[in-house]
Amino acid sequence: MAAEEGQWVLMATGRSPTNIAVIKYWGKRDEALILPVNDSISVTLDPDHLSATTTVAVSPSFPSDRMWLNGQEISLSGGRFQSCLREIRKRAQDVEDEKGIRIKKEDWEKLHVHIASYNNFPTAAGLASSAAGFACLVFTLGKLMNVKEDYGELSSIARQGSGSACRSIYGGFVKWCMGKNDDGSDSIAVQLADETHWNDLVIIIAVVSSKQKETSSTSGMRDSVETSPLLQYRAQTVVPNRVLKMEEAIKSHNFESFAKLTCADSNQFHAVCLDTSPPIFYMNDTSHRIISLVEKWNHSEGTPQVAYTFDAGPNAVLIAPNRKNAALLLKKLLYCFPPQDNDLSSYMVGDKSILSDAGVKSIEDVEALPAPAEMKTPSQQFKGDVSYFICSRLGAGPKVVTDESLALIDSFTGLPKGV
Ligand SMILES: Nc1ncnc2c1ncn2[C@@H]1O[C@H](COP(=O)(O)OP(=O)(O)OP(=O)(O)O)[C@@H](O)[C@H]1O
Ligand SMILES: C[C@@](O)(CCOP(=O)(O)OP(=O)(O)O)CC(=O)O
Repeated sequence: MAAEEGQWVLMATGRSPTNIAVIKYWGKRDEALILPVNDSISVTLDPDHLSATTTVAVSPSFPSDRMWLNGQEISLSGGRFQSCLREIRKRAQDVEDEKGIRIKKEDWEKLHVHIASYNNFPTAAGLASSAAGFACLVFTLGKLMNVKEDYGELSSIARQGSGSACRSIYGGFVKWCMGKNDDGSDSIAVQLADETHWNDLVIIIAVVSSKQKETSSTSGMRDSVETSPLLQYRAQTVVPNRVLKMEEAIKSHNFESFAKLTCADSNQFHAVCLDTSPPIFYMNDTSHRIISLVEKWNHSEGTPQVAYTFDAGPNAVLIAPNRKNAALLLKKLLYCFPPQDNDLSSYMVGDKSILSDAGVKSIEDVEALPAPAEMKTPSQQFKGDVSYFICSRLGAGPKVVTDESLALIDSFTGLPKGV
Protein backbone atom coordinates (compact mmCIF):
# COMPACT_ATOMS: atom_id res chain seq x y z
CA MET A 1 0.00 0.00 0.00
CA ALA A 2 1.40 3.42 -0.86
CA ALA A 3 1.18 6.41 1.48
CA GLU A 4 1.88 4.25 4.54
CA GLU A 5 1.53 7.34 6.71
CA GLY A 6 -2.17 6.51 6.51
CA GLN A 7 -3.56 10.00 6.15
CA TRP A 8 -5.12 9.64 2.72
CA VAL A 9 -8.82 9.15 1.98
CA LEU A 10 -9.91 7.67 -1.36
CA MET A 11 -13.55 8.15 -2.35
CA ALA A 12 -16.14 7.32 -5.00
CA THR A 13 -19.68 8.68 -5.38
CA GLY A 14 -22.52 7.12 -7.31
CA ARG A 15 -26.19 7.71 -7.91
CA SER A 16 -28.77 4.96 -8.45
CA PRO A 17 -32.41 5.11 -9.39
CA THR A 18 -35.30 3.39 -7.72
CA ASN A 19 -37.58 1.05 -9.62
CA ILE A 20 -41.24 0.14 -9.52
CA ALA A 21 -42.33 -3.40 -10.28
CA VAL A 22 -45.08 -3.96 -12.84
CA ILE A 23 -44.92 -7.71 -12.15
CA LYS A 24 -44.29 -7.96 -8.43
CA TYR A 25 -41.72 -9.84 -6.40
CA TRP A 26 -43.46 -11.09 -3.28
CA GLY A 27 -42.09 -14.12 -1.45
CA LYS A 28 -38.68 -15.71 -0.94
CA ARG A 29 -37.63 -19.32 -1.29
CA ASP A 30 -34.37 -18.52 0.56
CA GLU A 31 -34.37 -15.78 3.19
CA ALA A 32 -30.60 -15.44 3.65
CA LEU A 33 -29.66 -15.33 -0.04
CA ILE A 34 -32.87 -13.44 -0.95
CA LEU A 35 -34.05 -15.79 -3.67
CA PRO A 36 -37.59 -15.12 -4.91
CA VAL A 37 -40.47 -17.50 -5.62
CA ASN A 38 -41.17 -15.87 -8.99
CA ASP A 39 -39.64 -13.66 -11.70
CA SER A 40 -40.51 -9.96 -11.59
CA ILE A 41 -40.36 -7.05 -14.03
CA SER A 42 -39.86 -3.37 -13.23
CA VAL A 43 -39.42 0.06 -14.71
CA THR A 44 -36.49 2.15 -13.54
CA LEU A 45 -37.41 5.72 -12.66
CA ASP A 46 -35.57 8.91 -13.56
CA PRO A 47 -32.84 9.36 -10.92
CA ASP A 48 -33.39 13.14 -10.97
CA HIS A 49 -36.67 12.47 -9.20
CA LEU A 50 -36.13 9.27 -7.17
CA SER A 51 -32.64 8.10 -6.39
CA ALA A 52 -30.02 7.39 -3.79
CA THR A 53 -26.64 9.10 -3.84
CA THR A 54 -23.86 7.31 -2.00
CA THR A 55 -20.26 8.22 -1.28
CA VAL A 56 -17.91 5.48 -0.15
CA ALA A 57 -14.52 6.32 1.29
CA VAL A 58 -11.57 4.19 2.31
CA SER A 59 -8.60 5.16 4.45
CA PRO A 60 -6.03 3.28 6.53
CA SER A 61 -7.00 5.65 9.35
CA PHE A 62 -10.58 4.27 9.60
CA PRO A 63 -10.76 1.81 12.53
CA SER A 64 -14.10 0.26 11.45
CA ASP A 65 -16.75 0.23 8.71
CA ARG A 66 -19.37 2.94 9.34
CA MET A 67 -22.48 4.20 7.54
CA TRP A 68 -24.67 7.31 7.64
CA LEU A 69 -28.11 7.32 5.97
CA ASN A 70 -29.75 10.70 5.40
CA GLY A 71 -27.33 12.24 7.92
CA GLN A 72 -27.90 9.72 10.75
CA GLU A 73 -25.38 7.05 11.62
CA ILE A 74 -26.87 3.56 11.15
CA SER A 75 -25.52 0.15 12.05
CA LEU A 76 -23.81 -1.93 9.39
CA SER A 77 -23.97 -5.08 11.52
CA GLY A 78 -27.07 -6.47 9.76
CA GLY A 79 -26.62 -9.52 7.54
CA ARG A 80 -27.69 -7.65 4.40
CA PHE A 81 -25.07 -4.91 4.64
CA GLN A 82 -22.47 -7.49 5.65
CA SER A 83 -23.30 -9.70 2.63
CA CYS A 84 -22.91 -6.77 0.22
CA LEU A 85 -19.62 -5.65 1.78
CA ARG A 86 -18.24 -9.18 1.86
CA GLU A 87 -19.20 -10.01 -1.74
CA ILE A 88 -17.80 -6.76 -3.14
CA ARG A 89 -14.56 -7.01 -1.09
CA LYS A 90 -14.07 -10.54 -2.46
CA ARG A 91 -14.03 -9.15 -5.99
CA ALA A 92 -11.88 -6.06 -5.28
CA GLN A 93 -8.89 -5.45 -7.57
CA ASP A 94 -5.69 -3.40 -7.40
CA VAL A 95 -6.34 0.33 -7.42
CA GLU A 96 -4.00 3.15 -8.33
CA ASP A 97 -5.34 6.67 -8.39
CA GLU A 98 -3.88 9.80 -9.97
CA LYS A 99 -2.70 11.14 -6.57
CA GLY A 100 -0.45 8.10 -6.21
CA ILE A 101 -2.58 6.13 -3.76
CA ARG A 102 -2.06 2.45 -4.41
CA ILE A 103 -4.18 -0.29 -2.89
CA LYS A 104 -3.38 -3.91 -3.58
CA LYS A 105 -6.14 -6.44 -4.09
CA GLU A 106 -5.30 -8.25 -0.83
CA ASP A 107 -5.28 -4.98 1.18
CA TRP A 108 -9.05 -4.48 0.76
CA GLU A 109 -9.78 -7.16 3.37
CA LYS A 110 -7.91 -5.09 5.98
CA LEU A 111 -9.16 -1.62 5.03
CA HIS A 112 -12.37 -0.13 6.42
CA VAL A 113 -14.93 2.00 4.59
CA HIS A 114 -17.12 4.95 5.49
CA ILE A 115 -20.40 5.14 3.60
CA ALA A 116 -22.74 8.13 3.44
CA SER A 117 -26.00 7.93 1.52
CA TYR A 118 -28.87 10.27 0.86
CA ASN A 119 -32.27 9.52 -0.70
CA ASN A 120 -33.96 12.36 -2.58
CA PHE A 121 -37.37 10.87 -1.66
CA PRO A 122 -38.96 9.38 1.52
CA THR A 123 -37.12 6.38 3.04
CA ALA A 124 -39.01 3.18 3.99
CA ALA A 125 -42.34 4.59 2.81
CA GLY A 126 -43.12 2.05 0.09
CA LEU A 127 -41.23 3.95 -2.61
CA ALA A 128 -38.45 1.34 -2.81
CA SER A 129 -35.70 3.29 -1.05
CA SER A 130 -34.02 -0.03 -0.25
CA ALA A 131 -33.85 -0.78 -3.99
CA ALA A 132 -32.11 2.49 -4.87
CA GLY A 133 -30.01 2.34 -1.69
CA PHE A 134 -28.54 -1.14 -2.02
CA ALA A 135 -28.04 -0.84 -5.79
CA CYS A 136 -26.14 2.39 -5.15
CA LEU A 137 -24.08 0.91 -2.34
CA VAL A 138 -22.99 -2.08 -4.42
CA PHE A 139 -22.39 -0.04 -7.59
CA THR A 140 -20.33 2.62 -5.79
CA LEU A 141 -18.31 0.15 -3.69
CA GLY A 142 -17.63 -1.69 -6.95
CA LYS A 143 -16.24 1.54 -8.46
CA LEU A 144 -14.09 2.31 -5.41
CA MET A 145 -12.69 -1.22 -5.32
CA ASN A 146 -12.23 -1.47 -9.09
CA VAL A 147 -14.53 -4.51 -9.34
CA LYS A 148 -14.97 -5.90 -12.87
CA GLU A 149 -18.08 -4.41 -14.49
CA ASP A 150 -20.27 -7.48 -14.70
CA TYR A 151 -23.76 -6.08 -14.20
CA GLY A 152 -25.35 -9.52 -13.75
CA GLU A 153 -22.95 -10.21 -10.89
CA LEU A 154 -23.45 -6.74 -9.38
CA SER A 155 -27.21 -7.31 -9.53
CA SER A 156 -26.85 -10.59 -7.62
CA ILE A 157 -24.86 -8.80 -4.90
CA ALA A 158 -27.40 -5.94 -4.70
CA ARG A 159 -30.09 -8.64 -4.42
CA GLN A 160 -28.51 -9.76 -1.15
CA GLY A 161 -29.09 -6.25 0.25
CA SER A 162 -32.74 -6.11 -0.83
CA GLY A 163 -34.37 -8.27 -3.49
CA SER A 164 -35.80 -5.41 -5.53
CA ALA A 165 -32.37 -3.69 -5.54
CA CYS A 166 -31.06 -6.12 -8.15
CA ARG A 167 -33.39 -4.49 -10.70
CA SER A 168 -32.02 -0.97 -10.01
CA ILE A 169 -28.65 -1.95 -11.49
CA TYR A 170 -30.10 -1.19 -14.95
CA GLY A 171 -32.18 1.56 -16.52
CA GLY A 172 -35.37 1.13 -18.53
CA PHE A 173 -37.27 -2.18 -18.29
CA VAL A 174 -35.70 -4.87 -16.15
CA LYS A 175 -36.46 -8.49 -15.38
CA TRP A 176 -35.25 -10.28 -12.27
CA CYS A 177 -34.93 -13.94 -13.26
CA MET A 178 -35.68 -15.99 -10.15
CA GLY A 179 -33.11 -18.65 -11.06
CA LYS A 180 -33.02 -22.29 -10.01
CA ASN A 181 -29.67 -22.79 -8.30
CA ASP A 182 -29.57 -23.19 -4.52
CA ASP A 183 -26.56 -20.86 -4.26
CA GLY A 184 -28.46 -18.06 -6.06
CA SER A 185 -25.83 -17.71 -8.78
CA ASP A 186 -28.50 -17.57 -11.52
CA SER A 187 -30.89 -15.25 -9.63
CA ILE A 188 -29.87 -12.08 -11.44
CA ALA A 189 -31.46 -9.12 -13.17
CA VAL A 190 -31.28 -8.52 -16.92
CA GLN A 191 -32.24 -5.45 -18.91
CA LEU A 192 -35.20 -6.05 -21.24
CA ALA A 193 -34.96 -2.64 -22.94
CA ASP A 194 -33.26 0.62 -22.06
CA GLU A 195 -35.05 3.84 -21.07
CA THR A 196 -35.16 5.15 -24.66
CA HIS A 197 -37.15 2.14 -25.90
CA TRP A 198 -40.55 3.49 -24.76
CA ASN A 199 -39.81 7.01 -23.67
CA ASP A 200 -43.34 8.38 -24.12
CA LEU A 201 -44.37 6.80 -20.83
CA VAL A 202 -45.10 9.30 -18.05
CA ILE A 203 -45.14 8.23 -14.41
CA ILE A 204 -47.12 10.09 -11.78
CA ILE A 205 -46.74 9.02 -8.17
CA ALA A 206 -49.36 10.07 -5.66
CA VAL A 207 -47.57 10.12 -2.32
CA VAL A 208 -50.43 9.23 -0.05
CA SER A 209 -48.38 8.93 3.06
CA SER A 210 -44.68 9.40 3.52
CA LYS A 211 -44.75 7.97 7.05
CA GLN A 212 -42.79 4.77 7.63
CA LYS A 213 -45.00 1.74 7.09
CA GLU A 214 -46.15 -0.74 9.75
CA THR A 215 -45.25 -4.00 8.02
CA SER A 216 -41.95 -4.08 6.16
CA SER A 217 -41.83 -5.85 2.80
CA THR A 218 -39.42 -8.36 4.31
CA SER A 219 -41.67 -9.48 7.16
CA GLY A 220 -44.85 -9.09 5.09
CA MET A 221 -43.66 -11.45 2.39
CA ARG A 222 -42.34 -13.91 4.97
CA ASP A 223 -45.83 -14.10 6.50
CA SER A 224 -47.38 -14.47 3.03
CA VAL A 225 -45.07 -17.38 2.14
CA GLU A 226 -45.98 -19.11 5.39
CA THR A 227 -49.74 -18.58 5.30
CA SER A 228 -51.15 -17.56 1.89
CA PRO A 229 -52.39 -20.38 -0.40
CA LEU A 230 -52.93 -17.72 -3.08
CA LEU A 231 -49.21 -16.92 -3.10
CA GLN A 232 -48.33 -20.46 -4.20
CA TYR A 233 -50.85 -20.35 -7.04
CA ARG A 234 -49.68 -16.89 -8.07
CA ALA A 235 -45.97 -17.84 -8.13
CA GLN A 236 -46.41 -21.16 -9.89
CA THR A 237 -49.26 -20.54 -12.29
CA VAL A 238 -50.08 -16.86 -12.76
CA VAL A 239 -46.75 -15.03 -12.84
CA PRO A 240 -44.87 -17.23 -15.38
CA ASN A 241 -47.58 -16.55 -17.93
CA ARG A 242 -47.82 -12.85 -17.07
CA VAL A 243 -44.07 -12.36 -17.36
CA LEU A 244 -44.12 -13.68 -20.94
CA LYS A 245 -47.04 -11.43 -21.85
CA MET A 246 -45.43 -8.42 -20.17
CA GLU A 247 -42.16 -8.95 -22.05
CA GLU A 248 -44.14 -9.06 -25.29
CA ALA A 249 -46.14 -5.92 -24.38
CA ILE A 250 -42.94 -4.01 -23.62
CA LYS A 251 -41.25 -5.20 -26.81
CA SER A 252 -44.18 -4.16 -29.00
CA HIS A 253 -45.14 -0.94 -27.08
CA ASN A 254 -48.56 -2.46 -26.47
CA PHE A 255 -49.93 -0.14 -23.79
CA GLU A 256 -53.28 -1.88 -23.53
CA SER A 257 -51.66 -5.18 -22.60
CA PHE A 258 -49.01 -3.46 -20.45
CA ALA A 259 -51.67 -1.60 -18.45
CA LYS A 260 -53.97 -4.59 -17.99
CA LEU A 261 -51.11 -6.78 -16.75
CA THR A 262 -49.72 -4.06 -14.47
CA CYS A 263 -53.07 -3.36 -12.77
CA ALA A 264 -53.96 -7.06 -12.48
CA ASP A 265 -50.60 -7.89 -10.96
CA SER A 266 -50.75 -5.06 -8.42
CA ASN A 267 -54.25 -6.16 -7.43
CA GLN A 268 -53.17 -9.77 -7.08
CA PHE A 269 -50.18 -8.82 -4.94
CA HIS A 270 -52.52 -6.92 -2.58
CA ALA A 271 -54.94 -9.87 -2.66
CA VAL A 272 -52.05 -12.08 -1.48
CA CYS A 273 -51.46 -9.58 1.34
CA LEU A 274 -55.11 -9.88 2.30
CA ASP A 275 -54.85 -13.68 2.03
CA THR A 276 -52.00 -13.62 4.55
CA SER A 277 -52.69 -14.45 8.18
CA PRO A 278 -52.94 -12.00 9.86
CA PRO A 279 -53.92 -9.97 6.77
CA ILE A 280 -51.66 -7.13 5.66
CA PHE A 281 -53.22 -3.85 4.52
CA TYR A 282 -50.84 -1.69 2.54
CA MET A 283 -53.42 0.32 0.64
CA ASN A 284 -55.81 2.73 2.34
CA ASP A 285 -59.05 4.52 1.37
CA THR A 286 -57.15 7.05 -0.74
CA SER A 287 -55.39 4.24 -2.65
CA HIS A 288 -58.79 2.62 -3.30
CA ARG A 289 -60.24 5.93 -4.50
CA ILE A 290 -57.37 6.33 -6.96
CA ILE A 291 -57.92 2.79 -8.30
CA SER A 292 -61.60 3.55 -8.69
CA LEU A 293 -60.91 6.82 -10.51
CA VAL A 294 -58.59 5.09 -12.99
CA GLU A 295 -60.84 2.06 -13.46
CA LYS A 296 -63.86 4.28 -14.19
CA TRP A 297 -61.92 6.35 -16.68
CA ASN A 298 -60.46 3.28 -18.40
CA HIS A 299 -63.89 1.65 -18.51
CA SER A 300 -65.60 4.74 -19.93
CA GLU A 301 -63.02 4.93 -22.77
CA GLY A 302 -63.23 1.19 -23.41
CA THR A 303 -59.44 0.86 -23.39
CA PRO A 304 -56.77 1.59 -20.72
CA GLN A 305 -55.81 5.26 -20.51
CA VAL A 306 -53.42 4.77 -17.59
CA ALA A 307 -52.12 1.91 -15.46
CA TYR A 308 -51.78 1.85 -11.68
CA THR A 309 -49.58 -0.13 -9.39
CA PHE A 310 -49.05 -0.07 -5.61
CA ASP A 311 -46.07 -1.48 -3.71
CA ALA A 312 -45.95 -2.21 0.02
CA GLY A 313 -47.59 1.08 0.94
CA PRO A 314 -50.55 3.29 0.03
CA ASN A 315 -48.76 5.39 -2.63
CA ALA A 316 -50.12 5.07 -6.16
CA VAL A 317 -47.75 4.76 -9.11
CA LEU A 318 -49.66 5.73 -12.24
CA ILE A 319 -48.24 5.09 -15.69
CA ALA A 320 -49.61 7.01 -18.67
CA PRO A 321 -48.75 6.13 -22.29
CA ASN A 322 -48.02 9.78 -23.18
CA ARG A 323 -48.12 13.36 -21.87
CA LYS A 324 -51.65 13.91 -23.15
CA ASN A 325 -53.06 11.14 -20.98
CA ALA A 326 -50.81 12.14 -18.08
CA ALA A 327 -52.20 15.69 -18.22
CA LEU A 328 -55.79 14.41 -18.36
CA LEU A 329 -55.07 12.12 -15.42
CA LEU A 330 -53.53 14.96 -13.44
CA LYS A 331 -56.64 17.11 -13.91
CA LYS A 332 -58.81 14.31 -12.53
CA LEU A 333 -56.43 13.72 -9.63
CA LEU A 334 -56.23 17.42 -8.76
CA TYR A 335 -60.01 17.67 -8.86
CA CYS A 336 -60.42 14.77 -6.42
CA PHE A 337 -57.39 15.53 -4.25
CA PRO A 338 -56.79 19.29 -4.10
CA PRO A 339 -53.78 20.44 -2.08
CA GLN A 340 -54.37 20.97 1.63
CA ASP A 341 -52.53 24.26 1.93
CA ASN A 342 -53.39 25.64 -1.54
CA ASP A 343 -49.69 25.62 -2.44
CA LEU A 344 -49.48 24.20 -5.93
CA SER A 345 -45.72 24.50 -6.40
CA SER A 346 -44.86 22.12 -3.55
CA TYR A 347 -47.78 19.84 -4.48
CA MET A 348 -46.14 18.74 -7.73
CA VAL A 349 -42.49 17.78 -7.65
CA GLY A 350 -40.26 16.26 -10.32
CA ASP A 351 -41.25 17.27 -13.84
CA LYS A 352 -43.52 20.22 -12.96
CA SER A 353 -44.06 21.04 -16.65
CA ILE A 354 -46.89 18.51 -16.66
CA LEU A 355 -48.94 21.15 -14.82
CA SER A 356 -48.76 23.49 -17.84
CA ASP A 357 -49.72 20.60 -20.11
CA ALA A 358 -52.80 20.21 -17.91
CA GLY A 359 -53.44 23.97 -18.16
CA VAL A 360 -53.09 24.32 -14.39
CA LYS A 361 -50.97 27.30 -13.36
CA SER A 362 -52.53 28.41 -10.09
CA ILE A 363 -54.71 27.21 -7.28
CA GLU A 364 -57.63 29.05 -8.96
CA ASP A 365 -57.12 26.77 -11.98
CA VAL A 366 -57.36 23.75 -9.64
CA GLU A 367 -60.58 25.12 -8.12
CA ALA A 368 -62.03 25.62 -11.60
CA LEU A 369 -61.38 22.03 -12.72
CA PRO A 370 -64.51 20.16 -13.76
CA ALA A 371 -65.50 16.92 -12.05
CA PRO A 372 -64.41 13.92 -14.15
CA ALA A 373 -67.40 13.06 -16.33
CA GLU A 374 -67.17 9.33 -15.56
CA MET A 375 -67.48 9.84 -11.79
CA LYS A 376 -70.91 9.03 -10.43
CA THR A 377 -70.56 11.22 -7.35
CA PRO A 378 -68.83 14.28 -8.76
CA SER A 379 -69.14 16.32 -5.60
CA GLN A 380 -66.72 14.07 -3.68
CA GLN A 381 -63.41 15.75 -3.12
CA PHE A 382 -60.72 14.73 -0.67
CA LYS A 383 -58.62 17.76 0.06
CA GLY A 384 -55.29 16.90 1.70
CA ASP A 385 -55.57 13.11 1.29
CA VAL A 386 -52.60 13.13 -1.10
CA SER A 387 -49.42 14.65 0.40
CA TYR A 388 -47.94 15.51 -3.00
CA PHE A 389 -47.42 14.21 -6.52
CA ILE A 390 -44.15 13.30 -8.24
CA CYS A 391 -44.09 13.43 -12.04
CA SER A 392 -41.34 11.28 -13.48
CA ARG A 393 -40.36 9.14 -16.44
CA LEU A 394 -38.21 6.13 -17.20
CA GLY A 395 -34.57 6.60 -16.37
CA ALA A 396 -31.08 5.22 -16.69
CA GLY A 397 -29.19 2.91 -14.35
CA PRO A 398 -26.51 3.80 -11.78
CA LYS A 399 -23.91 6.42 -12.69
CA VAL A 400 -20.67 7.66 -11.17
CA VAL A 401 -20.92 11.24 -9.86
CA THR A 402 -17.70 12.91 -10.98
CA ASP A 403 -18.35 16.37 -9.50
CA GLU A 404 -16.40 16.12 -6.23
CA SER A 405 -18.42 18.93 -4.67
CA LEU A 406 -21.40 16.52 -4.68
CA ALA A 407 -19.57 13.91 -2.58
CA LEU A 408 -21.28 13.30 0.76
CA ILE A 409 -18.02 12.66 2.62
CA ASP A 410 -15.36 15.24 3.37
CA SER A 411 -12.16 14.08 1.68
CA PHE A 412 -10.07 15.56 4.50
CA THR A 413 -11.86 14.22 7.60
CA GLY A 414 -13.32 11.07 6.03
CA LEU A 415 -16.62 11.88 7.78
CA PRO A 416 -19.96 12.97 6.29
CA LYS A 417 -19.94 16.65 5.39
CA GLY A 418 -21.42 18.70 8.21
CA VAL A 419 -20.58 16.15 10.93
N1 LIG B 1 -29.70 5.07 0.46
C1 LIG B 1 -29.67 3.92 1.11
N2 LIG B 1 -28.50 3.23 1.24
C2 LIG B 1 -28.46 2.04 1.88
N3 LIG B 1 -29.53 1.46 2.44
C3 LIG B 1 -30.71 2.10 2.35
C4 LIG B 1 -30.84 3.35 1.69
N4 LIG B 1 -32.13 3.73 1.75
C5 LIG B 1 -32.79 2.77 2.42
N5 LIG B 1 -31.94 1.79 2.78
C6 LIG B 1 -32.23 0.57 3.55
O1 LIG B 1 -33.56 0.17 3.23
C7 LIG B 1 -34.38 0.18 4.39
C8 LIG B 1 -35.80 0.58 4.02
O2 LIG B 1 -36.34 -0.48 3.27
P1 LIG B 1 -37.90 -0.85 3.28
O3 LIG B 1 -38.09 -2.06 2.42
O4 LIG B 1 -38.39 -0.85 4.68
O5 LIG B 1 -38.57 0.42 2.62
P2 LIG B 1 -38.67 0.88 1.12
O6 LIG B 1 -37.59 0.22 0.34
O7 LIG B 1 -38.67 2.37 1.09
O8 LIG B 1 -40.07 0.38 0.68
P3 LIG B 1 -40.50 -0.86 -0.31
O9 LIG B 1 -39.29 -1.70 -0.60
O10 LIG B 1 -41.53 -1.59 0.45
O11 LIG B 1 -41.03 -0.19 -1.52
C9 LIG B 1 -33.68 1.17 5.33
O12 LIG B 1 -34.00 0.91 6.66
C10 LIG B 1 -32.21 0.89 5.03
O13 LIG B 1 -31.77 -0.29 5.70
C1 LIG C 1 -43.83 -4.83 -3.07
C2 LIG C 1 -42.42 -4.89 -3.63
O1 LIG C 1 -41.92 -3.57 -3.71
C3 LIG C 1 -41.58 -5.74 -2.70
C4 LIG C 1 -40.16 -5.31 -2.58
O2 LIG C 1 -39.57 -6.00 -1.53
P1 LIG C 1 -38.09 -5.66 -1.02
O3 LIG C 1 -37.13 -5.80 -2.14
O4 LIG C 1 -38.09 -4.35 -0.29
O5 LIG C 1 -37.92 -6.86 0.00
P2 LIG C 1 -36.60 -7.54 0.56
O6 LIG C 1 -36.02 -8.40 -0.51
O7 LIG C 1 -37.02 -8.32 1.77
O8 LIG C 1 -35.66 -6.39 0.94
C5 LIG C 1 -42.51 -5.53 -5.01
C6 LIG C 1 -41.34 -5.41 -5.94
O9 LIG C 1 -40.58 -4.42 -5.84
O10 LIG C 1 -41.20 -6.29 -6.81
